[in-house]
Amino acid sequence: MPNLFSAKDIRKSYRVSNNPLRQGQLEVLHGVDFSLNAGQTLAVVGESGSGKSTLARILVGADRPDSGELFFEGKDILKRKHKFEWYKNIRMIFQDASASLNPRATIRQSMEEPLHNGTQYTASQRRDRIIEVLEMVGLRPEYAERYPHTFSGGQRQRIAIARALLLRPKVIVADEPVSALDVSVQAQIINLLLDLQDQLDLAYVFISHDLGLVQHFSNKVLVLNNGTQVEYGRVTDVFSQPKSQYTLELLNASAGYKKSVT
Ligand SMILES: Nc1ncnc2c1ncn2[C@@H]1O[C@H](COP(=O)(O)OP(=O)(O)OP(=O)(O)O)[C@@H](O)[C@H]1O
Repeated sequence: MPNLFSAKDIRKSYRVSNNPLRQGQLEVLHGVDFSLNAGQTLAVVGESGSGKSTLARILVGADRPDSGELFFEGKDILKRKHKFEWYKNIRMIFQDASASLNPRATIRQSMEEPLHNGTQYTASQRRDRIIEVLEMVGLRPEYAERYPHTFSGGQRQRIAIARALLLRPKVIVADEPVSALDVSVQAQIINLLLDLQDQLDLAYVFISHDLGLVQHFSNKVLVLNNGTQVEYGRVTDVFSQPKSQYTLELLNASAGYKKSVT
């Protein structure tokens, strides 16, 4: 059976200046490779500017790589004919939950859009699905009628997770999903993500600066240094015996992770 989700030699560069006399390319990803199975979590770590968010955007189709391949259930999803499957199955949550919620729309209105685009549901089926996902993340159905600003940061992240779940995706790409939250709320959201993973066999690509959290939350880890993949493997292996000096330095600089990994 093929892996659920995999990347082969993903490369990306950006044009660094709009001035035609000073044009140049900044290569942000120099060949990223990974594979992920259902129910697994791949963490992506690296210093600020190492290319983590660029990779996340590429994985959900918000940006295109210059070259490389992305496979979902064995299909090359960079091909146009698989666009819909990609949209349905690989969804994203952000550090700032408000980024995926329109401040002028009620939660229901924000949730209608992916259901319109991704399903043939009737109005009543859409209503039922919205209630279902709100309940899955521990929120009351009547919250659907409220606006994003009436919720706490933790509740807004729950809503963003609920919205990401609407189309029954198999992969969720989470870009620093708890780093903007208070520590106690972080733990609640992490536990929610773990429970959802158990219930739904979800795979996560989890971008984080927090190596303690990565150790707790992930099966595999991919380390990016200035866009170069310097390490990739099981978290237990990489954290106990890092191959690169860069990973060692990241680990030494991180207070949260436990050295006694076995
Ligand atoms: N649209 C863009 N145009 C030009 N350069 C970009 C663009 N998006 C990102 N970059 C550059 O690509 C590099 C990687 O950025 P990216 O946001 O992916 O890093 P990151 O690891 O997610 O950083 P952080 O942890 O701070 O979020 C940076 O040098 C950034 O300035």
